[in-house]
Amino acid sequence: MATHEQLESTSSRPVLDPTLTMQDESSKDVAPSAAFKRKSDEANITADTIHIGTRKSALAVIQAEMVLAELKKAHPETQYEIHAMSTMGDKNQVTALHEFGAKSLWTHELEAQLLEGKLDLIVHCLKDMPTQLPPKCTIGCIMEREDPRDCVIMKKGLEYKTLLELPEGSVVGTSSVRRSAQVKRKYPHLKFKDVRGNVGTRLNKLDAADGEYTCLILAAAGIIRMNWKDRITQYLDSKTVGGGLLHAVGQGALAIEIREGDEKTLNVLAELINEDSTFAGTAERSLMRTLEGGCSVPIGVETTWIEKGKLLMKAIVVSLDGTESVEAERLGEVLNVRDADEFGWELAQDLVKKGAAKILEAINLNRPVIAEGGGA
Ligand SMILES: NCc1[nH]cc(CCC(=O)O)c1CC(=O)O
Repeated sequence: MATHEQLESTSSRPVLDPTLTMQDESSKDVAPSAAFKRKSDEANITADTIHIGTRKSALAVIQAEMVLAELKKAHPETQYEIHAMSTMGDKNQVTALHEFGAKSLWTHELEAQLLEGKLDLIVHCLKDMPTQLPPKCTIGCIMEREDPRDCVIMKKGLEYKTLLELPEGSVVGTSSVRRSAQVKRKYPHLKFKDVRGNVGTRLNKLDAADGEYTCLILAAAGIIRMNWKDRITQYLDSKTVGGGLLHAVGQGALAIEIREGDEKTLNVLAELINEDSTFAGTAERSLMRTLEGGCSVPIGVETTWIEKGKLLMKAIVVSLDGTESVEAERLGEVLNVRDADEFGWELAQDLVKKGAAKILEAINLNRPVIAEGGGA
């Protein structure tokens, strides 16, 4: 159970039926005009203060500050204020994420303030956003993507760099079934152990003298934004030898959530929109939404722009123990958000035809499942 929508209804929704047409609501994930705003649309921006909401973790605050700096560059006449809030998820780090189930616990309080008008926008990692946003909320902007790959960080003092070098029984820290299930397939000699908390907390747990982890697998984007890039010892994408791990949907991209129909804020965001990231992010989210993956199913993706407007997307669905998997890829023209939505949906259908439904159904029957882990 991952999204608001899923919580309300959908256990019996026949989304895995390949004969179904694309769901209508999927096309409004990103505000329709968001990808097409141009500078000339800025005419009615006033000098009011823009209130920026974020979670309170160090990474979340850095990300909000990055957004503020970009906004200031685009609109120096406007005032900006960052409001950092502890969310339910932050306050309850002890309870396993899958006991809460809902990914929304990282965003719910912030969204309430957005809808009340106390905030004008919320800065998120796209990866942490449910594929169905609450009513009246929408994505106003997806920014240029940071490195979307997963990476390995070794415990301080160890001389290993890659997973292949690790001795039998070494312990990989990750709370993501997407990561553990994919890595298990390639490296059956490794052990996996949950690791919780913000990125900084996880690194401290890794380096602790009495620590139990040999290495961690994390998103490179968060590590780079925290200025810890020199701790990365291996990248785990499909193009790197020894990698072979497809990343999470939306990984590496920042997204800005706004109130639906808030043209003023949408205009302020115009310069921050990155078209390639928006289309790739939309396609990835459409795939995930079609498979009803939420954050609780091991779905990996990798999108590459072969040339402008030509997208290659690989995707994998893995069983929780890593023993079964279905892979598919698609190359096609993506020139707008609508194309992107359809592209993701089509690739999801390919996965279903190859047997992904069986893996997903087995996972759904055995809920609750461990979430990707919303604690950036
Ligand atoms: N799971 C939490 C989370 N959400 C976003 C990021 C990284 C930054 C990003 O993807 O933009 C992380 C940390 C991680 O997975 O290592």
